[in-house]
Amino acid sequence: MAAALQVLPCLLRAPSRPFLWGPPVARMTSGMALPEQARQLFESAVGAVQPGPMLQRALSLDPSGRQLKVRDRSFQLRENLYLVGFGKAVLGMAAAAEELLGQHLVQGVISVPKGIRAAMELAGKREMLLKPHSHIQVFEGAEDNLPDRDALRAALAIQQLAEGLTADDLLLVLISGGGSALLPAPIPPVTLEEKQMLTKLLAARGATIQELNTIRKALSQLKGGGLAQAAYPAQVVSLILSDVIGDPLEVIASGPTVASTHSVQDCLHILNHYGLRAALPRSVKTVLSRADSDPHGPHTCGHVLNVIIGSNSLALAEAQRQAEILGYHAMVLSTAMQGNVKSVAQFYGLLARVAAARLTSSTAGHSLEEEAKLHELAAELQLPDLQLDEALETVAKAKGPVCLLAGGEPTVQLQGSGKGGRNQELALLVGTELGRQPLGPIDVLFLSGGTDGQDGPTKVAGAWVMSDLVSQASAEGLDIATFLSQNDSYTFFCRLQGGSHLLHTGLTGTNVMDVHLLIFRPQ
Ligand SMILES: Nc1ncnc2c1ncn2[C@@H]1O[C@H](COP(=O)(O)OP(=O)(O)OP(=O)(O)O)[C@@H](O)[C@H]1O
Ligand SMILES: O=C(O)[C@H](O)CO
Repeated sequence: MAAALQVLPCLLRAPSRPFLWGPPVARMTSGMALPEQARQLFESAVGAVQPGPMLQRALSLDPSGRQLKVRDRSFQLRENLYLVGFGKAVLGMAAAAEELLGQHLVQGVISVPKGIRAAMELAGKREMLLKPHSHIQVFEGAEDNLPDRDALRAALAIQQLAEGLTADDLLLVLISGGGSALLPAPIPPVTLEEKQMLTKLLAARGATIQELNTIRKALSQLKGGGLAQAAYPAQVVSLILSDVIGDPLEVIASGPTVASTHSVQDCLHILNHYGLRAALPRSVKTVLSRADSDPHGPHTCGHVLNVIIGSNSLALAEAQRQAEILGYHAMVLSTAMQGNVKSVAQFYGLLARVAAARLTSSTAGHSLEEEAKLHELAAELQLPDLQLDEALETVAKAKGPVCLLAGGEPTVQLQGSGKGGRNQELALLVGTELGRQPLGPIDVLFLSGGTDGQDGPTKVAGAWVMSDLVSQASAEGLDIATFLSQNDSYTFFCRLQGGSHLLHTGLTGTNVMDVHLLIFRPQ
């Protein structure tokens, strides 16, 4: 990915004025432009959650080569090991598993995003590719993260493999985010198209991933414990790379090896809330009306070991470490950023104003009311692990460059028919907030990027902005409000300064939600 993350020469700025700074600045990479550093930090976050190393930490063979060790559990190997997988990070996970398991692996099937093998080859990431005569069959599908015919074929092959297993067999299940779209197996009479449409409508109306996956589970043969049930009586070990806040097993990729605890009432409540109940296809109503009498009940998952092997916090920890090496006072604000992008952007905008004032020890552009409003907004967003007071304290004490990091997945309520993603829309909204009032003698940058490298149905991971965004846009005749009203953030950033604010990573082969960086560097 390093090669793909380029910095355009036009972005290079004059080095920051050293006399304002204490010791950390002496360590700062001299002359490195702020956007370049931000990209580097994003790249380090993504680099820390590459699937291979995470899988290798969770899985090993004992010295005799006869036992598979998963954390503190052991499983007998005797030509009985099978593998299935689905998700954006699963190709690399499968490659690492194949390397480790060698001839023990009898057969495997994985469902991975369209184009992922070509992207990995292009990026020279050979460690993410399977061997030439692999026992693992690969299906590529779910372009733009929507379930399609190719993903359906993959799901059927996975189901077939699982259903053919016996009590002597061991099934290794590799799961990562994006797994829901890559494992569609609608319960008849629901069709793939109906499921696709419902998922799209829910997402467009701002449904959370918990809500979305509650519905997906109710309509799927393999989600919500269905895959575990299909594999029974084989033993099942699931290795899961989390892309959901709090790492809830039943939500990640819609919990195919976790018993579903949701009832049909939960589904109806969600469908009501988003105004979709009245227009439900007859097939969906039929399946929902049967749902409670046929749950993939808790008793069906006793043969399963579910293990989380990595998450967003690993990515943030590495970016924090790198920021410190670059000379920043760095801290993780939250690993659970969620809520509507508009509120999240308002939060970051206010935080930037309050922090900038504390950093420059000025009161310009910042009032006690703003600080109170910031706390109010934080409370409204209900971020369980938010370190707001600690962050403000860090900023007040820093007297130098500060990098605040966060992870999570805000939601967008689509109104227009433009092209964009939640990261680009968030960056655009934060850029607007940063332009509301002068922030004093300080450079402020906000970056938002999806660690999978694909923000919504676009080919970029996200975007970065600074406090001069609004003036830059108007100098180029771009009306931000118009782009926002159309959810057209991608088009906006393509046009702004020749697209130089976009994060081009290509598919990264991993997926642990989004990374946000809010960076302050006094001039
Ligand atoms: N034009 C747009 N502007 C802003 N956001 C959009 C736009 N089009 C789609 N989105 C948002 O993109 C989201 C889907 O993004 P993406 O495909 O990156 O999914 P994801 O959540 O990262 O996937 P997964 O979690 O399954 O890996 C949806 O929630 C949708 O609201
Ligand atoms: O696939 C999914 O359901 C989402 O990425 C959450 O894991």
